[in-house]
Amino acid sequence: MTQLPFFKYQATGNDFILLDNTSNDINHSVDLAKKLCDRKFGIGSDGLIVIQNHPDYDFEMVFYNPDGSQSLCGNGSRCAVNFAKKLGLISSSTTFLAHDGPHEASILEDGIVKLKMSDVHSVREMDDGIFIDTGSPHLVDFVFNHKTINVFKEGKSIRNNNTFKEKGVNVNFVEVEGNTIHVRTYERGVEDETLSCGTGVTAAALASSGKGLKSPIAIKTKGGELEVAFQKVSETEFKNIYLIGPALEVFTGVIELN
Ligand SMILES: N[C@@H](CCC[C@H](N)C(=O)O)C(=O)O
Repeated sequence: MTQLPFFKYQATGNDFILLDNTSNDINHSVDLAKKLCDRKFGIGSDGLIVIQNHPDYDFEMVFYNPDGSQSLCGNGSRCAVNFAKKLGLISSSTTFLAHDGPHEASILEDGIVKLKMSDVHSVREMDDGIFIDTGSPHLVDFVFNHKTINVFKEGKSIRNNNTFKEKGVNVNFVEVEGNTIHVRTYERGVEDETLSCGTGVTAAALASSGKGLKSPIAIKTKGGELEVAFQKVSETEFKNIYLIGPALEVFTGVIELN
């Protein structure tokens, strides 16, 4: 039996298991992610994040979905930044490596993390909505009824249709209210609705600029409030994109592995 210490974080209700692998002694894998993220037989979370040293950056964040697939996680990145501070790897600002490349971030007051996202160079109108890759692939579907929509059923059906079947897609249902948007997301890799998705609300905010909303855009999710700020270069190009919101430690523990 091996004893594995873990840390549980949440960022607007998107919850993650964080592991400190700076000593390089954790053999992380698809199987470990599946085991730990399982809500019945494991710790339970929307993803596993492993923090490790990197020669060129303050740290590297390796993210796994509960099914073991990998991508960028916006909310998870904000948790990783606060965790890196706890581990003494950074003070209040950092550049770290994630799945889609390097990211800058800073910790504001009360644990709020401001994360710089990669520039976006393409926005595609598709049959089911607007497609934007914000480090993870997202479809944005504008609706008039975010409260009553069946996110699991509708999201799963779009995620599994022929266009997206191979790689999958995250599906965001977005309702505009002034300069605020309400966002509910079906997440690929979790294969369910999560309380919030960072790359999803970012895609939703950028798509909303096409409806006249101005940066910064306030976001309401089931798990809490976020803000997305950006510079719009053209209808399909955005830079200086920031995702801002809370990321908090919830509990720590030790799990035994065979
Ligand atoms: N919850 C995340 C997104 C995680 C990745 C996504 N499920 C995918 O595989 O595309 C976020 O906060 O961005």
